Amino acid sequence: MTTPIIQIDDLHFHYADTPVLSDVRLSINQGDFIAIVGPNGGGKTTLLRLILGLLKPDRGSVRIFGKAPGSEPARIGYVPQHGNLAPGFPATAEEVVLMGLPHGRRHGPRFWRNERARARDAMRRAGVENLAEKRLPDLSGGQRQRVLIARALITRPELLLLDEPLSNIDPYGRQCIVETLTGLGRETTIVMVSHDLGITTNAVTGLAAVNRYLLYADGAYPTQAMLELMYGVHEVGCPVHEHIHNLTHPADEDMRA
Ligand SMILES: Nc1ncnc2c1ncn2[C@@H]1O[C@H](COP(=O)(O)OP(=O)(O)OP(=O)(O)O)[C@@H](O)[C@H]1O
Repeated sequence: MTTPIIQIDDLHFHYADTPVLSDVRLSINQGDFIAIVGPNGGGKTTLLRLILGLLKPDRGSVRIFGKAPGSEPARIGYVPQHGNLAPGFPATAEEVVLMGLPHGRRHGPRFWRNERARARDAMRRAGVENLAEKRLPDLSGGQRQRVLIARALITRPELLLLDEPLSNIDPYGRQCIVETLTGLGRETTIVMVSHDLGITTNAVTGLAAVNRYLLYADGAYPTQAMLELMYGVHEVGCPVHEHIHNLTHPADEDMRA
């Protein structure tokens, strides 16, 4: 049996006196493209930070590649929420992508050539190779986001974590980003926090709804229990319910129990 890329068991986490995540379980396998969805403040970013090892669980366990989080940083790419560069930062796209390399590498012309080749490869995979010389302030929001994805891809990570990469991007830009991600292929496992369920429908292999608790479903459509977890009880008979009312997941039974 292959080791899951991410295995989370019985995870509990709180900040000060605010419980944020309770009894969270999730297993993600190689090649999965998982969207983490849920309301503001539901705990999505906190969950990514636990996966990255930036936070420690109160209880339960998180294993990444079968090891403790933080053990294999080079195998993980991370695109943080809102990027961590001001849109006016006067660097070129290529310079931003090079920032994704680990610090402390040796310098010299040969290393510089190799590193630039890696940056070009990451930009090609993110579909922004033609923007290498452009400065960040001269790019659209969607192009900037794909440059940040290229920065995360420069180490050729096996696991790519993205926090809201589609927010504040127009529909065409969102479509380009989703196509960029699906184009990475099965060797890159993707976990993406997203508010936008519609645009990811053809891409994701599974949905994790997070609002303190987590419910998972294969495919792109949330179950009724997931909708209730995220947004409370919804009006019966709305079209989305009619579409999904026959879908069930073992976790639904847990929620009803
Ligand atoms: N550093 C912190 N200290 C204390 N509380 C925090 C901290 N970071 C987040 N929180 C709280 O934890 C809860 C979950 O926050 P989190 O950012 O994980 O939610 P989210 O689902 O990512 O929200 P959003 O969709 O708005 O980004 C919220 O109530 C938030 O106010």
